[in-house]
Amino acid sequence: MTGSPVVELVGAGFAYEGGPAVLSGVDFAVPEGRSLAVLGRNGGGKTTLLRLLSGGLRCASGRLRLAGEDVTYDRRGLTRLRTAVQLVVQDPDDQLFAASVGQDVSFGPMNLGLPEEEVRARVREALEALDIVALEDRPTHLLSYGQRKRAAIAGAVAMRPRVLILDEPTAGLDPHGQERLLAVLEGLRVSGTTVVMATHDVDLALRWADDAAVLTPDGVRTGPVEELLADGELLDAARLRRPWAMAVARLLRAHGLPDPGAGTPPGGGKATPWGTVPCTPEGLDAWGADLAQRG
Ligand SMILES: Nc1ncnc2c1ncn2[C@@H]1O[C@H](COP(=O)(O)OP(=O)(O)OP(=O)(O)O)[C@@H](O)[C@H]1O
Repeated sequence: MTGSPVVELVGAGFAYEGGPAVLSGVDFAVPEGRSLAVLGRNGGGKTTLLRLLSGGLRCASGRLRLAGEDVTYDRRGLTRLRTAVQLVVQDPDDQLFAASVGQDVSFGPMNLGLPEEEVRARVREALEALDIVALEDRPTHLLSYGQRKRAAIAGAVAMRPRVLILDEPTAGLDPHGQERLLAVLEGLRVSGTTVVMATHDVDLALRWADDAAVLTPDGVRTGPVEELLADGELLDAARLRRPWAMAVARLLRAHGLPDPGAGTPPGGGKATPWGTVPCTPEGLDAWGADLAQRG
């Protein structure tokens, strides 16, 4: 992986009270400016890892580092961490608590003691980024699930974090909602935010991420997403299936069938051991059409 680490765990271990170790001896770095997908089985420790990175949980052993400095868990250290790293939890109802969307999104910046004008500017910017300006005065409990998800993300974006961490942000969204969210995340990345996402969706990870972190009972392996998702043993250990574009490409090659159209598929592709595979719905459609035409 390239880019210097913004936030990293060094030899980190953690167990919930009275329980077995969930993570032990984990070295895990989030490189600046990259998009990183965290993948693993149910109960594999993804949420725990994200909470350790954002300071919601404290390492039982090892260290958390921000921009090369150890994080101290006193008020000053945690404020420094939360200004740089924001976690959006899986269920928006665990995150939203204010009466209206605007109030909720303004909570973080207000808590930083920023001037009112600055708070207003940040709220506006976050609502625009998530395309929910029209919902500013709406009571949060009257929003749809997808709208609540976006309101929760806006609250984190308003903190202008260097690293935005999202725990299964696409879960429960319809395909259109997923596409909109991916577009939002791409916009944030282009504007310089490092984005980390826990997901079970290997196809989404292949398409969206630069890098992947795969959790197995043996530890966490990180690397370029197309490299890790091509490693069958690793996927089995993490109880993940193969991304289907890669599985089809591998089958075609195994049967001596021609690779689908050469070059980069529409909407972008990823170079894998089985050629450049499409990642977007348009790319997959074009790939299928090409194969059908060639019989
Ligand atoms: N608050 C808690 N108290 C005790 N044990 C917990 C708690 N939260 C999680 N665990 C346990 O820690 C382990 C890791 O859970 P975690 O939620 O981090 O996994 P996950 O990979 O995010 O799972 P999923 O994909 O199902 O969301 C599991 O065995 C789980 O039962």
